[in-house]
Amino acid sequence: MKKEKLSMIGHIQDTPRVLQKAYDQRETYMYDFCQAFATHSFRKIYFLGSGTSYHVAYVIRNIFTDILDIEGVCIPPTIFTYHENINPGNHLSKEEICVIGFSQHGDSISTCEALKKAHEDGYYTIAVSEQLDSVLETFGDAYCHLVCEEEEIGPETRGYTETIFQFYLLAIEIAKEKGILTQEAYRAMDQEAAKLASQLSIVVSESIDWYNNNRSEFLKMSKSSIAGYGYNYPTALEARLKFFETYARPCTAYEMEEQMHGPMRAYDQENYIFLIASEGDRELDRLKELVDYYKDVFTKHVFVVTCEDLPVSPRDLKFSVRTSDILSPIIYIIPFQVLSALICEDVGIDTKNSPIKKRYVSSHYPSQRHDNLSPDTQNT
Ligand SMILES: N[C@@H]1[C@@H](O)[C@H](O)[C@@H](COP(=O)(O)O)O[C@@H]1O
Repeated sequence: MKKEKLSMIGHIQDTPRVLQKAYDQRETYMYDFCQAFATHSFRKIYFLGSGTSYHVAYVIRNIFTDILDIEGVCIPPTIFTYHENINPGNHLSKEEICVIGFSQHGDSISTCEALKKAHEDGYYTIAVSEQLDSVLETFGDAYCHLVCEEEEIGPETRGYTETIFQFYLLAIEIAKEKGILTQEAYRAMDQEAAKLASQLSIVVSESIDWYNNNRSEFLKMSKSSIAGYGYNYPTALEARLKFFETYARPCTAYEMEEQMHGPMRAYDQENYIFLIASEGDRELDRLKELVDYYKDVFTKHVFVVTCEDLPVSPRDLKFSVRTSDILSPIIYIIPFQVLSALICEDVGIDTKNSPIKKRYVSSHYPSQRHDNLSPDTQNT
């Protein structure tokens, strides 16, 4: 008998376990990646991935740029392959440029083609995947294994969160080795990660409570938008992807200020607006102003998600725990993953199975797992 797949909410509830595992078992994945940085003086790093892995790459680009003081670039892999001027003016040597490809399954065509090109052009490449012996791995000068464990269903959640956590640990380790972080600063950042891993289950259960408290209102939602800023702009992008990938109702994502530039004609009382109120001086003040404005002019359905000290309404989610701004994407994605999972359960959308029947054109190389092996599937 076929084993029952873990549900989407099951993966989200299982995330704290794999974070703890990433923290406890770092020696299983750290060595090769840290060696690559110990033996090279990278000055520019490309972070590439598609779908959820694009947003993973975006968050990790921000973490590496801040902690390691390097130039970081995150663009879609296919732009990298066909359009990017990787080294304008040849100011850097090839050894100073590193290209990292993230793909949980290791077989997204876009990411594999980009890493292949980087490899053939002589840049240093690192492949990152959960699946071992993947196509992606063949194009990496180095390899880093993700310890998120294989996700059993299409919409990726546990792997998104774990990858960000794992690469934060890698960034602080490299920064310590290179003398960018003092021992003391390293210990503080490491402790922040340990605290987050131990408290993430609180974030999951508070997100579930938030969903249940607003359930009847959420069930009337036909269109929505999600906005964030700073470290949580990619969180808004990933939240949109997850929500659209599952619930399938129109959803947009914006950098918070960008949301004031264009979509207003499309907004009315039917719109649900989600705002991620993460750490930020002027941005947080601006958010408070926008919440009042949106409620006054467009819709009562405004939901704020925050760890910050700001006045909240019954529609909002205020976490009882918090973390550093740099680690906060790990917290702020959870309510949107939970919303996607539970609203689908409530309206009868099966997130365990893909609605796509014809797979003769696919974003992944053919495999049993992606069910895109045979051209016959075009007739099913
Ligand atoms: N629908 C899925 C996405 O959820 C996933 O993020 C993407 C990348 O997958 P991978 O991380 O394996 O490269 O593939 C598909 O498009």
